[in-house]
Amino acid sequence: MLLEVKHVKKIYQSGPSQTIALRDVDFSLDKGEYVAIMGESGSGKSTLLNLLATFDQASQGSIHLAGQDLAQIKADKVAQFRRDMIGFVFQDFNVLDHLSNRDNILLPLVLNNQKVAQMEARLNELAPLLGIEALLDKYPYQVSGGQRQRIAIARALVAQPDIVLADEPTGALDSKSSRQILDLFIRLNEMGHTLLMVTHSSAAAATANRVLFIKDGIIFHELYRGQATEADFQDRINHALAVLAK
Ligand SMILES: Nc1ncnc2c1ncn2[C@@H]1O[C@H](COP(=O)(O)OP(=O)(O)OP(=O)(O)O)[C@@H](O)[C@H]1O
Repeated sequence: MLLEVKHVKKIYQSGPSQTIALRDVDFSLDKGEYVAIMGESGSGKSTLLNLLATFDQASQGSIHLAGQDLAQIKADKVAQFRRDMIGFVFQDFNVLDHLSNRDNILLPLVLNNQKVAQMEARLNELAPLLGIEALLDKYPYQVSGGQRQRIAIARALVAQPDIVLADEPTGALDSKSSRQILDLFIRLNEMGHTLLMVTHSSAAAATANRVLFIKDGIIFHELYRGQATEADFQDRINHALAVLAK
């Protein structure tokens, strides 16, 4: 078991008012899975992702990643744990415009004090896989949104994390670029990467092997793709979303 989320509750307290963002979230993920999380706005998806990402702590319950209880990581070790274990892909790419695409990708390794030769070797593995060889010397503002997302995915993978967390990775892309990113996710998963993606898009979720549906802070439904085609799985997801909206 790579990720184990047990009875997680998250309460935001601001002054006298409380918001229960997560009531009782319980699920686990094995290494090599590709899972999508869907739910309406305000259902708690970002809150959950923030907890998994070690950006915030659960109010109750526990989260273990690769056997490590996230609540037990010392404050001065959290950033290093995050860099080692987790890759992030965001809707708005979060790349730094004043760094070249190459330097954006290598940033996590620079922070880890890796040797230049090792960094170049890693880049040479990733660039052809992501189709970004010709983009490395350019800057993020000189490439398209879809290309920028591929740079961000390279950065997420460069330190060989145990899990990649993606928050609406196709949310800012047109349909063609979205499809390319989703095909890339499928490929990365086939290569053994563990992916957890939050998305509003049933087309995106249908590329995963399992979909968790979150509503009012609990996971109330789960679909496995099994042997279904992507199109059939998307139909099942849309049906579940329609039921969820009632
Ligand atoms: N920092 C915060 N302080 C107080 N309440 C918060 C905070 N962040 C989120 N919430 C509340 O917690 C609940 C869950 O929010 P969350 O952002 O996790 O939902 P979401 O499913 O990610 O929504 P969206 O799809 O719109 O991003 C909402 O009621 C939200 O208003």
